[in-house]
Amino acid sequence: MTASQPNIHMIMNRILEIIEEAGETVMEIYRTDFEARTKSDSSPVTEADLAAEAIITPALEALLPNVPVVAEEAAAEGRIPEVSDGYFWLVDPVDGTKEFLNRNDEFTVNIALLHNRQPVLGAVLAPALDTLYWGIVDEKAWKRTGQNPPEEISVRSEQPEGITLAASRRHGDPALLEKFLAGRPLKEVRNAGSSLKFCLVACGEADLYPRFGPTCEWDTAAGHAVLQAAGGRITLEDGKTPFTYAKRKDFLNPHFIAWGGIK
Ligand SMILES: Nc1ncnc2c1ncn2[C@@H]1O[C@H](COP(=O)(O)O)[C@@H](OP(=O)(O)O)[C@H]1O
Ligand SMILES: [Mg+2]
Repeated sequence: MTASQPNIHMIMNRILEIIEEAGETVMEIYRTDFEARTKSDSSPVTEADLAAEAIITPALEALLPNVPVVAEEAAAEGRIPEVSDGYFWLVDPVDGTKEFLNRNDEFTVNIALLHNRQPVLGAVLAPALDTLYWGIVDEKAWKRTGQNPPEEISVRSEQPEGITLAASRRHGDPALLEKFLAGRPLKEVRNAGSSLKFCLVACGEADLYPRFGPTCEWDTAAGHAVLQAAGGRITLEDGKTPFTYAKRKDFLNPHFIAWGGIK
C-alpha cells in the first residue's frame, strides 16, 4: 500500500460493505429450492461461491489496485497470482460447503488482508445467522448480530472447570487430539462449521481450536485475523511456531492450533 491509498480503518469499513453484499447474494441462492438443482450440472454451492467471488474480487481490486487477490474459485481454475511477503488478499466466498448443503446455516464468507505473511485485518460473515465478525490485528475485534450495535469481543483466560474445544463436525484425528490434550482437563466440545470455530474462540465461547485435518489459507486467514485481533493466536502443532501465509503454491495449510487466552 502507498500513502495515497486508504488507511486501515477505511479499508476495514469497505470490507464490511463488500462482505454484506456478497452475503446477500449467497443467501439468495441458499433460499432457493437448490436440492433439486444439485442433480443438474452446476451445484448450488459452486453457484453461490462464484456469485460471491464475482462481487468480492473486483471490489477488492478497485479498493487497492496493486494488491493481488487469492480467491478459492479462481485458484481452483488455476488463476493464482504470485504472492510472498507483500500485501495480498485471501478470499473464501463460501466456507462450509457441507453446512450450506445440509442447511445448518454455519457457512461463512471470508475476506482477509495479509502482509509479511500474517493477517492484518479480516471479516467473517455468517449470512444465514445474520452474524458478522471482524478484526484489525493489534487493535480490536467486533461482532455484530442482526441490527444490534457491534460489540467488542475478546478471548477468555483459562477456566477452572477445563477447556472448551471448538471442533469440526467432520475433520480431525482423535488420536492426535488425545495426544495434544494430554494432561489438560476437557470440559466440552463445541462443533461448528467453517471459520466460525475461530470466532467461537475469539468471543471467549471456546478456548482452543486444534485442527488436525486439511485446510487452505483462504479457510483460515479471516478467522485468524479476527482471533488475533481479539487477543488470540495460531501456532503449528508444537504450540510455539507462528502460523504463516503464502507458504506453498497450492495454499495448503499444515495442522495448527488456534488459541484463545490460555497458555
Ligand atoms: N482435502 C482437503 N484439502 C484442503 N482443504 C480441505 C480438505 N478437506 C476439507 N478442507 C477444508 O475444510 C473446510 C471445511 O472445514 P469444516 O468441516 O471444519 O467446516 C473446507 O472448506 P469449504 O467448505 O469451503 O470447501 C475445505 O476448505
Ligand atoms: Mg473453505
